[in-house]
Amino acid sequence: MYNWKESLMLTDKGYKDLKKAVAACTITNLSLMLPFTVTIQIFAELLKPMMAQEISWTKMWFLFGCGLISAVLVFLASKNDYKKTYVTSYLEAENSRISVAERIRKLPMSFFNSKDLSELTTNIMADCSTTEHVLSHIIPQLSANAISITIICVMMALFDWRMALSVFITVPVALLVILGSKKTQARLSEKQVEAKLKASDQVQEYLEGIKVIKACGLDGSKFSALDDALRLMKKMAIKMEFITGTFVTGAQMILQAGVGLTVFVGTYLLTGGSIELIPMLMFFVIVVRIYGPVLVEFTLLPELFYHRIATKRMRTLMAVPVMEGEGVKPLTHWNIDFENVSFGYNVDKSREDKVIKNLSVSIPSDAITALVGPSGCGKSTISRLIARFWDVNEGSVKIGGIDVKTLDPEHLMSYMSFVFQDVVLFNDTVYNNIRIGNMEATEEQVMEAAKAACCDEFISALPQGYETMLGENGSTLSGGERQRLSIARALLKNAPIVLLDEATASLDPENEALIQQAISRLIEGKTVIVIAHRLRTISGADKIIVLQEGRLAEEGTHEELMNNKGLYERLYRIQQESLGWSV
Ligand SMILES: Nc1ncnc2c1ncn2[C@@H]1O[C@H](COP(=O)(O)OP(=O)(O)OP(=O)(O)O)[C@@H](O)[C@H]1O
Repeated sequence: MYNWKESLMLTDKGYKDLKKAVAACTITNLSLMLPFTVTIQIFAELLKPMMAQEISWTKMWFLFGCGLISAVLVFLASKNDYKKTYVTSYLEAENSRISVAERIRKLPMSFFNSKDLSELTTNIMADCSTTEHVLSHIIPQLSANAISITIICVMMALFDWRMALSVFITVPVALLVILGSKKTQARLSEKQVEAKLKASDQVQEYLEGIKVIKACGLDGSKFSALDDALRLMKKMAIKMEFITGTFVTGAQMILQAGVGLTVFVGTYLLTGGSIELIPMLMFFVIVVRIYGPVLVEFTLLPELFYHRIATKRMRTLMAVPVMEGEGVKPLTHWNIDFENVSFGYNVDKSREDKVIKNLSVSIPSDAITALVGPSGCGKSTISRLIARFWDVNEGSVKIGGIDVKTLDPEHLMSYMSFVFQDVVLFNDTVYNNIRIGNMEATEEQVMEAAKAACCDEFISALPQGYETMLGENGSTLSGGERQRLSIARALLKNAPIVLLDEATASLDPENEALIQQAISRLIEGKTVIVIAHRLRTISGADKIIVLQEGRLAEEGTHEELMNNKGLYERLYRIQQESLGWSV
């Protein structure tokens, strides 16, 4: 039997709710037959004078009463059906959005390397919306229609099988046309989804690069990639509508031929004396009434085919293995050891693509260790491996003697604070942006962290102080202010390991002094790993690790490395010389 639960990626509750929704819709459909049956009875009563009989007004009043009761029943059934289908389907879609987002949070960074943001947004929003639509508007109605049509068909066949056959004979033929188009529609749906993704990708790139586009004098029409993507999306949408429309209209025409067939068979049987006028008229009315839901079925089926494409993508996403590890193993020592570590971002490729090559190095606890080396030598990669954003290909990274691969990434993260150059702020209040560092922190602790990170002054100058909304990614703040907010966040987290990446690279002297002050408070008594380009800023570090092309070039203190006269000394000398330059 077809597994709807698996196919629609439903939870147990969602599947139960879907079954209830189908039952509720079927009851509504069947209840809709009540007023219809009453109408036929009234119709038959009104036609009595034609057959030299008298209208029974007692019966007529009784029928009016039945009509009223059936209207109330239809209302109650529809209300129940509304609750069972719409409310529960929106709840289920919410659950599936949350579970997709949860899954994404736990995926390894290698997954994000091969996916772009718009595809993930589509996964979370559009694919879940499609599920929502299918659960609320398609499957319950489709199943209920199929059940009620079958029941009506059987009842009619018991009454007069010849007429029932003439009403329903066109249904399977028309259905075959729709099912025959399934492959074509699936192929087109896939292409349409691709075109939509490409277009949203391009729109995103266009918006993100709007400054460059303006600076280079490119307007929308000159930005040809966006133009092409939008044109392709339009073309695919028209093609999809046209092809779907052709099949659906074809099926509808075949179905409607059933009306003519029923009239022909009915008249033939009437003239032959094998059916009476009233039952024949009843079949004529039914044929018109019954084709409505069948036509709806034909338009809903292609949407169901499209949904299969959407869940296929979500299924692929949900099948990607998450990073696992123990969540309870407590870390008590903070020395970090790289043991014969080799790592490349593209796992399938050959050794030549390795970014870190057979690296063995120790980072002492409760000390400041600087990672230096030419651009692209792998400094940031090392910090990503410590935080287990990626897993090493060979060797191991150990913290306090425990391999990070055995630790649950979220548990590991609780021991680390990050201050990156590209600070990420959320479209929320200043207060909440700091509190992200520690959601359990009291108001007092948040304020204290802000003060220690030298944020207090600029926050009090904001229109609503701590309650000021920051706009998307804190666009209303300067680079230095954003950086200090991220330090406040890290201070609040108070994690034993601090990773600083280029924290003061692009700031003016005043901002840099404030940030240095904030950082010195942050790193007090912590195990600190600093990635710095300006060697002057890390000359006081307890240990300096010099990397070259993913290998350890040398290590030691500033003085030791200067005496070595190796790569560090050369880089330092070049930087000192460049300080003397002026524009
Ligand atoms: N997400 C990624 N996917 C693929 N390759 C990457 C990725 N991130 C970095 N790399 C590559 O890995 C190498 C090391 O990058 P990394 O950022 O670690 O260097 P870095 O020493 O920090 O450089 P910089 O000082 O310029 O920031 C580079 O060749 C870079 O192109």
